[in-house]
Amino acid sequence: SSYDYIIIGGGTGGLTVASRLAEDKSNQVLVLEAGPNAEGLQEVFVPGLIGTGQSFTTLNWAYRTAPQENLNNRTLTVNAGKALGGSTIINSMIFPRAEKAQYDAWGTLNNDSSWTWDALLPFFKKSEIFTPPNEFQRDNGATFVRDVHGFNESEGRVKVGFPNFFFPQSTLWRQTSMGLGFPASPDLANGSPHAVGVAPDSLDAANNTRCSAACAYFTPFAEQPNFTVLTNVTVTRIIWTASAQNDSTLTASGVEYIDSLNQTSRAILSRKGEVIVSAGTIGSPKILELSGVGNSTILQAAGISPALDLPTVGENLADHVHSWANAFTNISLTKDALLLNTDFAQQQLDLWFKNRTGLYSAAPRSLGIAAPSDVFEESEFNRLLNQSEESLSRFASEFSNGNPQLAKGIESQYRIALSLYRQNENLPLEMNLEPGYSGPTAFADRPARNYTAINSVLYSPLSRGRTHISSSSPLAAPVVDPAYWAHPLDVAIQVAGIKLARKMLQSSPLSSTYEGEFEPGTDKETDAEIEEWLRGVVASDNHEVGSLAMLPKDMGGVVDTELLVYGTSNVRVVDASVIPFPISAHLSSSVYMIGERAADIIKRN
Ligand SMILES: Cc1cc2nc3c(=O)[nH]c(=O)nc-3n(C[C@H](O)[C@H](O)[C@H](O)COP(=O)(O)OP(=O)(O)OC[C@H]3O[C@@H](n4cnc5c(N)ncnc54)[C@H](O)[C@@H]3O)c2cc1C
Repeated sequence: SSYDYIIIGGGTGGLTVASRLAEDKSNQVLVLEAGPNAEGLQEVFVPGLIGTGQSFTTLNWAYRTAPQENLNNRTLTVNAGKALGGSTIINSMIFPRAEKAQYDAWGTLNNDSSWTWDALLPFFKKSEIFTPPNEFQRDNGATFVRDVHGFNESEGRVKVGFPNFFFPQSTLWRQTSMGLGFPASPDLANGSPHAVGVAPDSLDAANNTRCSAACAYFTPFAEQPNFTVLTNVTVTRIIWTASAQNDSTLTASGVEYIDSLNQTSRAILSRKGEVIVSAGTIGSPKILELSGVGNSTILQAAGISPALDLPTVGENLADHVHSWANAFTNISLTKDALLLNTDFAQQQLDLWFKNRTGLYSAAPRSLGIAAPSDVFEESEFNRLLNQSEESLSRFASEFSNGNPQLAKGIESQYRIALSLYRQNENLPLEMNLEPGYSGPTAFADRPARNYTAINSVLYSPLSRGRTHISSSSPLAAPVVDPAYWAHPLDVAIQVAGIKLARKMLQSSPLSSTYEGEFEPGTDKETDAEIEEWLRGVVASDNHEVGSLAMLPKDMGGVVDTELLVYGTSNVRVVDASVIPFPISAHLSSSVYMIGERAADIIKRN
């Protein structure tokens, strides 16, 4: 049998586009996913068990980075889900959107108004079924703007809502942030996230369970005969038509994959068929490179015969960077309480199973998205921006791995980012309240106490790295080098983020709960001391983008605005890798939007 659409990777983008294409019953759609169906695991469906147990170990690619020269040569972990639903089975379910100006910048960079906030909002709305906050949730700070959400029960897919439990320190922190000048958010998904508020979650509010991409786009359609989903199979390469080597345009005829017994099989495309690569920002460039598409020098060094020289495959990689300030707190109702008292933890889990309440019913996220004016004195930020402008071409060239077209593309990204910064519209940091310890020190190595953490996440980094294969073996891990902190503006902003987190912990009313700082620690006073500490601890925020960027070809792009890989006739990319530069938001809602948009483009074609 042959398929009209073969989707590599049953994750966030992949299941979205696959499921929508299968709505046309004349299409035969095949999804090939490396991991299992994990929807039945309680670490997946219970909101408060995020980041625990099997879901976070065996169902995680846990990519390791190359030693990061700006971070004391540390090797960091970049998490990514390996199961049906992809990263949405292990993510924190926070479901905001980035700012309007950043989506508009995708359109500007690509000279295409169909990739702007106004044009994309219908696809954001189409992807979701939003449950407005109930009275209890509203009393705890949840707000929403009706116009920006989707409510269509038959069309929408991802269930979005608010949790059944709120930690008391979250409310205190939001009040503190407003006292420090943050506006109150009417809705963190409305395209103006410079504010503080309670973010919606990808959560089924009716029964308080996670709604992953599998819950949204697969489970309701699992029995549909034209929608075939194979789990525990790893795609090893795309197969090209025989004439491919001689043509100027490559055409895929199918894909090759291996199962858990290492047996190799092929899936064949129909004559009108397409391959859709949705293996994630690290996984998708790996598939293209294993298939001979990429920088010929890198491919040959890895033992792969080039089929198409597309030198920017795997380049332009960027990621958000996570840091923390932790204080001891006099509040006893924290996530630490679950670790400190296992009987209490069991009671709370029983409570969740009984009536969907208690600490495990929370995916707690009060977010404050900072503008430069919240973080810096104006003169200080202008000085940093002037320096960045003066060195713009130098860094763009340095990060482009010798590719002048990509240097041009990165330079254009920088010009937009810096100009938005000057207007206070690029949002450099997410601050969020964690009702418990969040940081680099293991449970056994820290004082057995209750903590309040302020996470501070670098949201608009200028550093760019790369990910490439170094072996022809499809099972070998790629070399992942996000080049964290390679740009000095990233360093300055992350240091400022810690100072803002500290200020929040010690400002009223949150200060009433403050019992002294644990990390970074009061001995880290100066910027240089904070920077030094951060170099030893910052982590990936698992929001990597850009490795197969949607950009014009002469700006180093890999896909066009129809998500088609340059130089191929029937291979598209539908996942976070096409996002050209890091945006100021958690990514899943934007990846669902890309999946919806991709299905629309393909159906129109
Ligand atoms: C720990 C963590 C926390 C996060 N928290 C949030 C959050 O709170 N809110 C938010 O919005 N976003 C969050 N994110 C980010 C967000 O979930 C991801 O950016 C987004 O889901 C990525 O979608 P994707 O389609 O690009 O890739 P994925 O959803 O990761 O899908 C890729 C899929 O391809 C499969 N695959 C890879 N290689 C192959 C192969 N060779 N053959 C077959 N299959 C393959 C993978 O197993 C996976 O299922 C988080 C991510 C992580 C990892």
